[in-house]
Amino acid sequence: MAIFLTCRDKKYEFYYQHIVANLKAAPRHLRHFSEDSVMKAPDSAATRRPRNPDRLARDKGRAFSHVPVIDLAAALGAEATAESRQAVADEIGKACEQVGFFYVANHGIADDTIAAAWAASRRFFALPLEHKQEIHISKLPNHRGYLGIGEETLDPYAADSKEVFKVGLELPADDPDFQNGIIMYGPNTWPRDLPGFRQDVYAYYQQMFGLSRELFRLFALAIGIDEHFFDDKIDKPMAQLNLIRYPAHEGEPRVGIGAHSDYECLTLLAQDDAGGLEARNAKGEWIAVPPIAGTFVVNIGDMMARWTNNRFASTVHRVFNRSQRERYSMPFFCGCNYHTVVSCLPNCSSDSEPPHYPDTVAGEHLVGRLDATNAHRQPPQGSPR
Ligand SMILES: O=C(O)CCC(=O)C(=O)O
Ligand SMILES: [Fe+2]
Repeated sequence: MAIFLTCRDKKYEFYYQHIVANLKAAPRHLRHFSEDSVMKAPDSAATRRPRNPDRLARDKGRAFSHVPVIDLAAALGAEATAESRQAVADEIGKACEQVGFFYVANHGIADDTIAAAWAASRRFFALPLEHKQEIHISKLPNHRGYLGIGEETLDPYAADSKEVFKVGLELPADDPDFQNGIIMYGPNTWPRDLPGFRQDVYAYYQQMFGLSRELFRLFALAIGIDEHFFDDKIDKPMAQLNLIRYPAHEGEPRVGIGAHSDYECLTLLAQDDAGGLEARNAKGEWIAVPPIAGTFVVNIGDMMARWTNNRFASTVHRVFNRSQRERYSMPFFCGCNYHTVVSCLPNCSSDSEPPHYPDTVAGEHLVGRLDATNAHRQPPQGSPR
């Protein structure tokens, strides 16, 4: 722990102190909300602007009315050629520019791997609360583990009604970045007494990362830069898999996850058949992103919007669980390496569209966003912020 704290960034001094305080007195600091204590939020609450500095010019002109399905067979299959890959990349580019969301079909991830991850998620959330709290996120220095209902608030006007288990890139405790206090790296924490859970969940994580790497290559082709431009910028990715459970609510639907855009480069989402995911278009309309069997939903995150100077859209979305039963989902958020400097890419600026964002160290930006939205990373009441 001492080594972990030696080289910390001054900017986050306060948070490190807070994390240390949490580690010393974790049970006292845990905030738990029962499934019914989460406030019912009127629909309008989830349509107000989220507190996100990345919003800038992002919503301009994207009046989409549906989310396209893109078949990856011609890009990833055995028959793929340079021409067929470029054609798929162009379709992806169009979806990223006009919607910021698309589905991928024929993605090559085995059904068994996906089914095993779903089963693992259900087994985990069925554990008693005390058991899940043993691996609460506040007990680790590096943003992994369990987060209870109401502890993450993506829209400041309505607490999320969901519980989450977070898994990151598995790195040893002597990883130099982890030793230097970079919270996106280091070892994961795993629940006890769930045989096979770790293997099934991490196998899924690795498959999601493999598919993300392919998507980054297609993004590069779509942008018109070297296909391998991103390869060495995602070889130690700030990538997290969230297993999420949204409880069932009778009567009026509640905000499952408030209106937000994702922070990383891309998100690869598996959702069960309950529905409730919605993406907001430029007119402010919420467009359903319903489950489609055999596909994943892909959406662009803020970091890619920055990289492409908003050419790719990081579209605001939310979940309202209207199904009256519980809902499960598994988003995989793929960011680039912590130390990557994200700077406006070629073909993404012009005289009329000069770079909107200063060059940014990807990890500093991402950690800043996590600090703003996670209860366990908030300063205690009355502290300077
Ligand atoms: O559960 C879902 O369908 C979406 C989750 C999501 O948007 C997120 O975790 O950022
Ligand atoms: Fe999201």
